[in-house]
Amino acid sequence: MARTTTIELHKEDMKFAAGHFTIFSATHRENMHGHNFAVFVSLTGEVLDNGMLADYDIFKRMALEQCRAWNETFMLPAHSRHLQVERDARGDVIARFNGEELRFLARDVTILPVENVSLEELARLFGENLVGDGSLMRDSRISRVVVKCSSEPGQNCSWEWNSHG
Ligand SMILES: Nc1nc2c(c(=O)[nH]1)N=C([C@H](O)[C@H](O)COP(=O)(O)OP(=O)(O)OP(=O)(O)O)CN2
Repeated sequence: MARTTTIELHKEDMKFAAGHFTIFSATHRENMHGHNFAVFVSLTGEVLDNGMLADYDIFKRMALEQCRAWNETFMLPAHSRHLQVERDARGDVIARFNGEELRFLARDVTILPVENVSLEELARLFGENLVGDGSLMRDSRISRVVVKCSSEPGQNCSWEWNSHG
């Protein structure tokens, strides 16, 4: 009977400071604001005869790289039904919401393939970017991945992947 274990990664530097606003309807959104988001990743899998799950260092580095990519930026959703996002000739971004026009310099904004910049969607996108097609996880005998994203201590959302789909 294979022995399983769960490794939990939530190092101090698994975080990113980012701006956003949550959109609640075609006419209601938050004002722009930011958070120091924190990320928690757990990996569940088979303990091998060397007493280890796979070397978690690769996954820690991937998570830290994703945090760095999302650090110090303003996040906009590419797939919101209520927000139109386009780039001008210089690559700067114009976002339109309920008659408002919001402008961002290209250097300050990250457009994410999400419906809303919510904890749910950030946890999902972070997890999907980490797991990819699942081949590295399966090769590492990792059967379950959980990613939690928090906007502040005590407020988070989680996403889960299982190797059996
Ligand atoms: N299902 C979701 N609901 C809400 C989300 C979300 O991501 N998913 N996000 C928000 C706000 O963006 C978020 O709550 C703002 O955080 P904060 O500045 O902490 O504002 P709060 O009012 O939540 O802070 P308190 O200090 O707890 O008053 C809203 N809903």
